[in-house]
Amino acid sequence: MVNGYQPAQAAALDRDCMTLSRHVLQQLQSFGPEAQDLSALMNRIALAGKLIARRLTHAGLMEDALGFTGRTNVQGEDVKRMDVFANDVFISVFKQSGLVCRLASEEMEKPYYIPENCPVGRYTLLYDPIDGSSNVDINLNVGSIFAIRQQTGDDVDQSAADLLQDGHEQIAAGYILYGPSTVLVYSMGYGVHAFTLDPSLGEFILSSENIRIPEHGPTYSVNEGNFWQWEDSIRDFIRYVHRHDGYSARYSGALVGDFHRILMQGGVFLYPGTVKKPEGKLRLLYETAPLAYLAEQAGGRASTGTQPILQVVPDKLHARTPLVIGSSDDVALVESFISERQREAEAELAASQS
Ligand SMILES: O=C(COP(=O)(O)O)[C@@H](O)[C@H](O)[C@H](O)COP(=O)(O)O
Ligand SMILES: [Mg+2]
Ligand SMILES: [Mg+2]
Repeated sequence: MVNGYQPAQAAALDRDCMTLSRHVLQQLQSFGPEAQDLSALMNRIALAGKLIARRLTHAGLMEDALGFTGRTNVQGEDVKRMDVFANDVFISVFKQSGLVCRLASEEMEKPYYIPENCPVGRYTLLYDPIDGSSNVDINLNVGSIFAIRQQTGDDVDQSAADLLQDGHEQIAAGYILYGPSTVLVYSMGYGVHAFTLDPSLGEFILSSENIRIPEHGPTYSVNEGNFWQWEDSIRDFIRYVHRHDGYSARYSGALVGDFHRILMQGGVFLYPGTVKKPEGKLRLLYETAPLAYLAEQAGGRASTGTQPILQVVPDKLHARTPLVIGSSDDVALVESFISERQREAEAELAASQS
């Protein structure tokens, strides 16, 4: 018995007290101003997650929550009402917060500036407000992806050129998965941790600490509908898994959901380039780089197929990269098929020139 409580009660209380903001301070081992800012920043992201989760929960009962807006975004994709709502939620929670100077999102051609925050909070939030939008109208899992970067320079011309740096510049990254429960996963460079939203408390409570991706897992996750648009090397890999025992295909149509499975259970997610889109579909700054940061923090890997995602320097805000992410052995296996085909192509070229 501890202070009048039974051990089980004390353990449950301890668990319920490990909120996200407390965890961030514990991770940074500081109560200094920077740690307080990052803790508050994560708390605002969590608030955005709660607001989006609440709307998703009731969306089917609301007049104007589901469906398309009739507009296309900077990527040329049809925008859904939930994309707009979630994009605006992130902006609202950071207005007058003193925490974030700029927000850059999939849904906005240019960053959204909050100059009144800049003297204090020189951070930029990069985010994909709703990932897996095609799932929204059919009540399947979707997510939000985020990364935090420190602003370098004053960005006086509002070109956001300082954001065009590699993924090692991220100081935190994570996602919120809106599934049967709402789960927030984040890393600040000290491992990967998951928090589950307890609706009765309205708080994200620590549910898995120091998550490690198994070195190999059974899942391969890819849209095989693109089979004939891929390079031969990707088809080689898919044929390999078809011919070997122990693999299962899992693909939910939302990167966050598919990555979450792989983070917890191992395996590999691929979104390779296609003939139509050689760089693939996924955007670096607010999709592939944040998830790569998490994968590496959890002992896994993330690659374009030929280069670590975290080394890729984007040439523009909405730049895309191919993605191979997950268990280290499985990512290496995909890379080996790619390098094999490259060697063959180089040998053929050399032979034709000799
Ligand atoms: O890029 C994604 C969606 O992002 P978005 O909803 O546009 O933020 C991914 O979640 C993909 O939608 C997902 O991997 C499925 O892609 P497809 O196989 O349908 O192309
Ligand atoms: Mg997305
Ligand atoms: Mg999106």
